[in-house]
Amino acid sequence: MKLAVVGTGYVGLVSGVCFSELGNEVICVDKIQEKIEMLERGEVPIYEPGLKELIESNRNAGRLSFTTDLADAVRRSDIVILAVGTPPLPNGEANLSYIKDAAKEIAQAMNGYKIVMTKSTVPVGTNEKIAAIISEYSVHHFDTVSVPEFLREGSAIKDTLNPDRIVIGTDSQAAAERISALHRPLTDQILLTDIRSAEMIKYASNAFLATKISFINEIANICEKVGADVTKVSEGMGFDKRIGSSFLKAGIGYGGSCFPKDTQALIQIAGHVDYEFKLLKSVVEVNRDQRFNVINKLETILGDLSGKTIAVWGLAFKPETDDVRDAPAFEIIQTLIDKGAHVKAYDPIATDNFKKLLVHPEVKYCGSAVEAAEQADALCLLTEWKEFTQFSIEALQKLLKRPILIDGRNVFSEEQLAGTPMIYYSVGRPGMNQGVREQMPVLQF
Ligand SMILES: NC(=O)C1=CN([C@@H]2O[C@H](COP(=O)(O)OP(=O)(O)OC[C@H]3O[C@@H](n4cnc5c(N)ncnc54)[C@H](O)[C@@H]3O)[C@@H](O)[C@H]2O)C=CC1
Ligand SMILES: O=C(O)[C@H]1O[C@H](OP(=O)(O)OP(=O)(O)OC[C@H]2O[C@@H](n3ccc(=O)[nH]c3=O)[C@H](O)[C@@H]2O)[C@H](O)[C@@H](O)[C@@H]1O
Repeated sequence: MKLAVVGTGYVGLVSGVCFSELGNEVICVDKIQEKIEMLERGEVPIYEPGLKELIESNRNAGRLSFTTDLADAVRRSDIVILAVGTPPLPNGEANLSYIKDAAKEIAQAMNGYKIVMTKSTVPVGTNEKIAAIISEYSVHHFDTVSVPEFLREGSAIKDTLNPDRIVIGTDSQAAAERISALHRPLTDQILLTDIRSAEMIKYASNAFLATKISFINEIANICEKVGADVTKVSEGMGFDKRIGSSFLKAGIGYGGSCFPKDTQALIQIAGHVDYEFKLLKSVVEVNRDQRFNVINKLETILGDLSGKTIAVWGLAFKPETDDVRDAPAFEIIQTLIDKGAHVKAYDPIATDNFKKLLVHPEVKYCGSAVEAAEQADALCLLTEWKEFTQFSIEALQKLLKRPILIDGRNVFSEEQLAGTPMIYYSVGRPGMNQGVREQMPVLQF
């Protein structure tokens, strides 16, 4: 099949490349000339494991190309995939201006029947708006299909080529068959549904995953007070197939370009139909507070942070990506600065992107984990990059001025800490200092 993908962010680029890998002819379009020029030179504007190689092999096979000419790409394709951004507006609602503009451009370029398939995450009713815009600007017949995207950054190619399910929302039987055929090489787990339900499935899925994270973070906070270990608690819960073991890792809360934005957007979607989504509002509130536990723990050990040097390992919102959108590290570092601390920060990949968000005289960006930790009063680990999780505690303790480690991702074990003088605070695992379990609190009934 011949596909045009509009928008070469994470979703557009990864899905375009993967559809090309399946043997389709794919033209990826972006209005940012610089991005397209990079891609044409064989460079990749985002860090995603395996993506560069896949782009190269598909370009060499002649199935994948890049352009800024949306109209030409649309004319040469049967299926047009919308993968532009839907960033949050200040009130939390999704900004649909990129979607609307792209729909109009697609309509104006149409030279015959097209299927317009939306992969962007859009509020319920948006695909109907897209159809209305296309009808206004084109005389040609078309069908709209909602195919929400479920890939994760850092494992985007694996997720796209091995999806748990494909959701196809449309009111056209012919389009449903065509889009099912496009996805069938990936999975048999295809759910055909109406457009509004497909749009809702995406928000409900992200909101549910965010709920799991905030739930386990609250359990972790209680574990700290009652002397239980949250990693054991989530392991014990996860064996129950009805609960499942994934997304039960306690930490500093979720970040990234999607959970924070999509939870807020769903609260707004509910609000527009006079429904207060109380549970999701709490999920967001818990997540907002969770990151500041790192600061509370630092203050418990060090007291006033003014004049102290705090090392930060990890700026990306998760490992294996250079994405820093809504990364908890931003607010944590900002708070450290506000409290008068000096910050030495390091990330293996995301530093350049983070610098676009925060340049401050009190923040020194370092070229290595060692440089960041050297002579710091304490170290905060905020992203579980492999490089950090493999670091020896003995070596780390020698680098730091004071052996204090706040592990926001629970990456070190009691065994690794055993016999070291490290003062260690993690999330929901009280009493791990020096690898020796401290006496548990006496519980009052
Ligand atoms: N980033 C992720 O991991 C996931 C994102 N999503 C959703 O997919 C959508 C896209 O997300 P990202 O890929 O992160 O977006 P992004 O914001 O990184 O990239 C969007 C791209 O679209 C381009 N664009 C905008 N209007 C255009 C137009 N008229 N013509 C050509 N190009 C245009 C922009 O220049 C930009 O390069 C969002 O709705 C997001 O919620 C869904 C699942 C995963
Ligand atoms: O809509 C989207 O854009 C995507 O959002 C998430 O993917 P992503 O944000 O790339 O990454 P996740 O692996 O889900 O992690 C999100 C955040 O949750 C945190 N997290 C995740 C899992 C966990 O157990 N605990 C936890 O704190 C991560 O550290 C990270 O900050 C979803 O997992 C994807 O299915 C979805 O397509």
